Amino acid sequence: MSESLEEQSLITNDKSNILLEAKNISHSFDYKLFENINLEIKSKESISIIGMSGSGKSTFLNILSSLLNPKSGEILYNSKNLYTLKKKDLLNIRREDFGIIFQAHYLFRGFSASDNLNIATLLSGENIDKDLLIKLNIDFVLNQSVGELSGGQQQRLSIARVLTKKPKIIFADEPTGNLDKDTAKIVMDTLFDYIHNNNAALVLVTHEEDLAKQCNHTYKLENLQLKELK
Ligand SMILES: Nc1ncnc2c1ncn2[C@@H]1O[C@H](COP(=O)(O)OP(=O)(O)OP(=O)(O)O)[C@@H](O)[C@H]1O
Repeated sequence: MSESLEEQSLITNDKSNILLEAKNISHSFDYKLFENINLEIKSKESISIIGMSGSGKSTFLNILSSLLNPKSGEILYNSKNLYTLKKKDLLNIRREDFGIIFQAHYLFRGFSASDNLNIATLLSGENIDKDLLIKLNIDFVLNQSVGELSGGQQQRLSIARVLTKKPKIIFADEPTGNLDKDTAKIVMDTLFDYIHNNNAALVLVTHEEDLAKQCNHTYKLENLQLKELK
């Protein structure tokens, strides 16, 4: 059944399911990276950010994911301004609601793969999802220590750990960077399935335009601005 124009506009303007909102974000290091950027991310939605090396994609992701206070502007999570929250409240959001998948995996290296996953289950109260590990093809490395795993296995273990935590938003910086094409597809399908099944959202930074275009919205960071590619 087709929706009337009025219904369509109500859906488009519906702000009730906005999880994260960037308002007038500007940042610079040695040079200006971006200026007055606005962005909304809704639950069940995936967005991707592409742009030239050095354009500031990772910096913007750090700002969105509570890790870097921007020079100006606000990041609202469930309408709360992240950077004016009490430190304890910010840490709770980061620990419980945000799933951060960065190139450095932040795994506990002296520990086994299963120890690393058990830490996430303590936070979520969930059990380790065996099917997820099988899907990511790391179910057989559980007893090995992190240092013995290949770069790609560590990457998938860190993704499994993040998903085990059951985050509301996943921030992923080049999550398939170390992986062959088939494994990269498995990882992306896993992330898309996760957000769909858990009413979560995904913010993806990538160099790969084909991958970026699999998201609901694709943005390019260029000339200090974030422009949606249609
Ligand atoms: N903590 C920092 N201190 C100073 N300069 C920084 C810092 N973090 C990033 N930069 C600089 O900001 C610029 C943008 O870096 P950023 O990593 O955000 O770009 P990017 O678009 O993600 O690049 P790439 O695609 O190569 O990963 C770079 O010139 C980088 O050197």
